[in-house]
Amino acid sequence: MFDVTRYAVAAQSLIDAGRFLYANGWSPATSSNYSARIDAEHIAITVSGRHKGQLGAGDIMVVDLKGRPVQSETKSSAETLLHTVLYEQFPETGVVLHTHSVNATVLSRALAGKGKLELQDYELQKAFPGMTTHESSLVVPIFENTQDIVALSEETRDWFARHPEQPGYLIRGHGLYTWGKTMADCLRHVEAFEFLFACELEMMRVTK
Ligand SMILES: CSC[C@@H](O)[C@@H](O)C(=O)COP(=O)(O)O
Ligand SMILES: [Zn+2]
Repeated sequence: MFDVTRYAVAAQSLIDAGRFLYANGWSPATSSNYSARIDAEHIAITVSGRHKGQLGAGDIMVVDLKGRPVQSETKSSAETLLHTVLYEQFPETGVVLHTHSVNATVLSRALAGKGKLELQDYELQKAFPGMTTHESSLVVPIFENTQDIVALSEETRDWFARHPEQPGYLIRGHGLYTWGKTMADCLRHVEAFEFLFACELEMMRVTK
């Protein structure tokens, strides 16, 4: 079982994150899903289909690291397995945020035929762990979108087993997944990615 106080703290952090992410236009129209670790075997995660700018206590539930509901009749996010894979793969991960911004959606489509976005020469790359200079290269994989979340979760598991240092990925025409030790870390990653996506799109516009 899980500790109820730890659950309440995790749930409130997801509710607050939803308000912030929705207000920035990064989680429109019930899109997105968020989770926070409760302990080694449990995470708090958003219930499927809920409006992320208006989350309340009843919109957060608990699943184990296999994605199975714990003490809940509601259905967890349709993309629950994309979260649990990350908690299993990276034991230090405390929070996973998935967003659906315009820039993440457009950029992932604009890079047609490329399975990755390469970021270099941006000072803001240093918002990510292990990035100490703009000269480093940050490779963000772009997975093809699919409704087969089991298959996509396996694909991401394989990729991150081979590339453990990466802080996020894109799904084409869909959105961003990023994670961090704490909610503050993970929100910083969302903001940094959004800034970098906007820069990349603007670079494409002015240099074409
Ligand atoms: C509103 S369409 C977006 C969904 O298909 C999905 O990609 C998403 O992010 C939210 O799904 P959810 O099941 O609410 O977690
Ligand atoms: Zn989504």
